[in-house]
Amino acid sequence: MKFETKIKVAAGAIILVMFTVAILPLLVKRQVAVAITELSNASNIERLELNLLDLLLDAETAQRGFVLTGDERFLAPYHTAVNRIPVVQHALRKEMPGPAETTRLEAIERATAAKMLTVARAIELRRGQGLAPAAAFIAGGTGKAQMDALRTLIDSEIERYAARRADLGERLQSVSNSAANASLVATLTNILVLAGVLTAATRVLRQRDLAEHRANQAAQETQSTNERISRQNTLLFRSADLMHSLELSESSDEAAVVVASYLPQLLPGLSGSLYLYNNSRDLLERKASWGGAAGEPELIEAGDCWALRRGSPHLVTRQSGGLACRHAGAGGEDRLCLPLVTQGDVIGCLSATGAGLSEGKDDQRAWIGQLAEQLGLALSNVRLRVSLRQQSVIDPLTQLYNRRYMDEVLRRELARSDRNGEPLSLLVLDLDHFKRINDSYGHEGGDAVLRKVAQVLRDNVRSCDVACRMGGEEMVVLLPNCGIDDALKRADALRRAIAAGDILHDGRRLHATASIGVAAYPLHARSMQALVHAADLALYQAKHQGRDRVVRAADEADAGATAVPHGS
Ligand SMILES: Nc1nc2c(ncn2[C@@H]2O[C@H](COP(=O)(O)OP(=O)(O)OP(=O)(O)O)[C@@H](O)[C@H]2O)c(=O)[nH]1
Repeated sequence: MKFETKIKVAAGAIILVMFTVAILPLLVKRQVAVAITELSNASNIERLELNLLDLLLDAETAQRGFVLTGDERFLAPYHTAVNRIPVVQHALRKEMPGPAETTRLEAIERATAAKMLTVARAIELRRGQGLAPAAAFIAGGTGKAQMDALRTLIDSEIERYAARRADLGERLQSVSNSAANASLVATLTNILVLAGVLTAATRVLRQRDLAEHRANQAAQETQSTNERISRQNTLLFRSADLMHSLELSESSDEAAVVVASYLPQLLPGLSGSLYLYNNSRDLLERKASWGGAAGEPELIEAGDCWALRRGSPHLVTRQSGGLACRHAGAGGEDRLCLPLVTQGDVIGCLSATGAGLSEGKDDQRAWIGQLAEQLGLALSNVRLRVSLRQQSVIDPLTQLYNRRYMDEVLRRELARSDRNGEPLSLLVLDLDHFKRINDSYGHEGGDAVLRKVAQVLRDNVRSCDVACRMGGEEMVVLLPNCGIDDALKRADALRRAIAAGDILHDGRRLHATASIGVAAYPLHARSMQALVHAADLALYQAKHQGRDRVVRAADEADAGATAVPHGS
């Protein structure tokens, strides 16, 4: 049976019992009222019958006194009895509860009438005939016999009514006891039913509380799981975004900037650094740091980090201890170092610190491990791409950029110049009589000269300048944000540095000079091709004028070029 049904049944039982208890006093009251009426009736009858007996006795006494004395005054009680007896009898008739009692009363009435006739006869005899006949009549015993019979009748009636009263008293007592017992049983039943209902209700409420508590717990767990999944999804989206940005990175340095900007969001609450091997692979350079780890060492050796030594993640916590890496500060904070490995090759290390690494944070540590794995792969791809690109744009002999790269950069820089309104200059440089060098010292000698001149160019240009080998012994230097005057000065400085340089080859000292044509944008040309052409023309002029010199391109209005005097 369901709990609700049980409660309804119990409530019905309680209502029934309480209804019984409520109407019980009414039933008892009715029974008591009946009993009391009967009691009062019996008492009245008893009293009236005693009254009747008294009246008869008074009448008899009055008769005797009159007979003995002849004094009428003795007859006063007799007259009273004559008057009162009908009244009492009438009252008795009214009190008779049933036909049996009425029949018995009629017997008493007949006996009373007979007795009163006897008394009246004796009085009459005394009045008419004197004492002797009256005394003889009395002595005849009729009156006495009648009186005895009446007494017996009335006594037996009184006894019967006394018994009836006793009976009614017992009945009253019994009704009262039954009522008390019924009330007690009803109350106890109510108490038991209520106790049962309360126990069941308490149990059900406890079960409901427990079920509610479990439901709340389950809801909380679901909510925290949802939040965790949502956080993980956010992290996964961000990490995918990071990987995409890394795919678009054009250099390791740019990749490092990208990593540094993403890691605070990907590893919230932690700080740390990203170390990558330098080109010579003897040191690791700090390429990025986040979350206040800017004070960490710029350079570390592989031996400074246990993760790099072992080739696997290394965790040190305050709780469980562990070997601290040498590159870690003296703060003694929790630290996790992870080697960045790709295809078995260690390319660097990710070192993170913070409370999020302590015991019980397995998820966090697993996430960092996953991130380090992806970072290793992505950074290795960046390096690979950079290297491939380098190979495609670098001239293998001189390590200068090639013509392809120059075209690309020149287009970009001209656009920037247009945007910024800054001038841009181009130097076209050609070694003088290079054929002779080849002829005199062999092709290797010529190559050594080319390498040396390339080195001079690299050493003497700004980091924003771009030096390229256009082919053969012709080289170009692009000077962004540089006007014609500065360009001419720097061209001449280059020329002098080339001329001053000694080139040792095969134990012999080689010497080379260069001619340089200089043009500026937008002063000498309004397009890329026109600018190169203007610088080429200036170079041609330099060759024509005797070589080892710098010639400025002619302004657009002029057709020729202007030689720059030596030493200018
Ligand atoms: N060693 C070497 N020589 C090269 C290379 N590329 C081109 N050359 C040579 O460079 C020489 C260029 O000679 P030319 O174009 O006649 O000019 P030049 O001798 O420098 O004379 P001017 O330019 O007029 O001063 C040729 O002999 C080419 O074979 C190279 O990669 N290495």
